[in-house]
Amino acid sequence: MRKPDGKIVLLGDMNVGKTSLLQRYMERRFPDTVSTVGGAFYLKQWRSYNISIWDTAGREQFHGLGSMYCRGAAAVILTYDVNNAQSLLELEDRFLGLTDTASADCLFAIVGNKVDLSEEGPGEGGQEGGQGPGLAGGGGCAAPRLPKQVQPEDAVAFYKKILKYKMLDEKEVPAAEQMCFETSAKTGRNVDLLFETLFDMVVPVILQQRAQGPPQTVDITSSRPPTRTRSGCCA
Ligand SMILES: Nc1nc2c(ncn2[C@@H]2O[C@H](COP(=O)(O)OP(=O)(O)OP(=O)(O)O)[C@@H](O)[C@H]2O)c(=O)[nH]1
Ligand SMILES: [Mg+2]
Repeated sequence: MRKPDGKIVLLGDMNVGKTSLLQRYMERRFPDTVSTVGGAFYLKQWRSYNISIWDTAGREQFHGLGSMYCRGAAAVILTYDVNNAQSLLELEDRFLGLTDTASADCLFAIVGNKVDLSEEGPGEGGQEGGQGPGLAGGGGCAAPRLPKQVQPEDAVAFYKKILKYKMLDEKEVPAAEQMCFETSAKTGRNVDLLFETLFDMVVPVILQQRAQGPPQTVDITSSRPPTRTRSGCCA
């Protein structure tokens, strides 16, 4: 098996739907899931590149593994549940710091999942901008609707906080509106759009990583003070 050319990592609190999103995209279905233990990855061939997509565990007890999975990542998908405001706050409090090990050019996507639960009208609908089979289990019955707790503007505000944290200039990175998605792993809404937008965006990051050569090792004998990188960690 060829070594992956680039890595994308899904991060977020338990139960937000990371595994379901990945299975919806890779296997075109919405199976029952069990809470992830550790992490797992899929390989996706995109154009002539091999991209690994890593699913991580949101459970607190596996938290320490997150930064290991993020090492060298070309993109990180920070996932929350639109019906659970706390899950967005957790991204800032618990997960953003894990991305310090990602590539200096790492891209960030903010994904609010489970929009089907708060959509108006009967059934899941959800084909707009999406492609999934939809309506699975919807059957025209009016499912109870949850009040949506997180609005797209909240995700955009979080994206801007990330840029600040990473000391990135808004003009040098993709616009917030391009990188914030609302998805449903259940209906498939925006799932292809999310992954395929990211694949296209990570190709230049992969080329950049190749041009820079293999990851640098730290020379601990060097007396030079560490320099601050764009990702906010020491090189
Ligand atoms: N209605 C609805 N339910 C979803 C959606 N995505 C996931 N779920 C459900 O939410 C629960 C958790 O989904 P997972 O994909 O296992 O969540 P996770 O983020 O991988 O959780 P951890 O592995 O514990 O970190 C499961 O019961 C899923 O069926 C969605 O888009 N809509
Ligand atoms: Mg999971």
